Amino acid sequence: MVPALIEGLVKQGWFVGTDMIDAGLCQTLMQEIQHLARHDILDEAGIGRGKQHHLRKDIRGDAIHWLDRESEAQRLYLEAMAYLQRELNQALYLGLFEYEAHFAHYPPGAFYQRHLDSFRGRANRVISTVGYLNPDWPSDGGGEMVIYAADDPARELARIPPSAGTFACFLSETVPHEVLPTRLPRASIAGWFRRNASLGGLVDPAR
Ligand SMILES: O=C(O)CCC(=O)C(=O)O
Ligand SMILES: [Fe+2]
Repeated sequence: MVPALIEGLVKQGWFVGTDMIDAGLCQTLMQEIQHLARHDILDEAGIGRGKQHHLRKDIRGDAIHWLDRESEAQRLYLEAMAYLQRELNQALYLGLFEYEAHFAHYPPGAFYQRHLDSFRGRANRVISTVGYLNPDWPSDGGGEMVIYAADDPARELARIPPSAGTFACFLSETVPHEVLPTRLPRASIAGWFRRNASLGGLVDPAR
């Protein structure tokens, strides 16, 4: 699994695999996000970080909750990501030092317009990850993540249904991607491996 992931990142800047996350773990994480959604504990997602953070439902329509190791399932997911971080650092000398991740819940009709997860020069988010939690996602469910070519953001390279167990990762600074409008409630965990980025005394705010 990990060698294929590393090869995908090196050769094309992205990787997608199905059955990458344990089915029982997916189920437990799905129950957690459903609980958060039902009890209105999720936060509306915005764009920008720090003081520039603001809501833009015309750009993204998900609601989020940052993982904080409050459950065994979250700890297991974060441990798997810590393992991946070590493997990536060993193979690619990326100097990744931190991982941040949030549950994301897209209600029917929600989408996330084409974007990059990190801006060049800010050197904050290096590799993006998305783990999908939705069992039995139907072919007409919508909500696919579309990956576009780095050198031609109009050229579609992959369309990924958000099916439980599927795991995607890509270079945060260069790979444009989008979440198409979903027809059904859609659950995922979006996360980012970060480099230590305090540039010219400017502290890079997490999140
Ligand atoms: O959920 C997905 O498929 C991708 C989400 C995304 O692009 C993001 O949260 O930055
Ligand atoms: Fe993204």
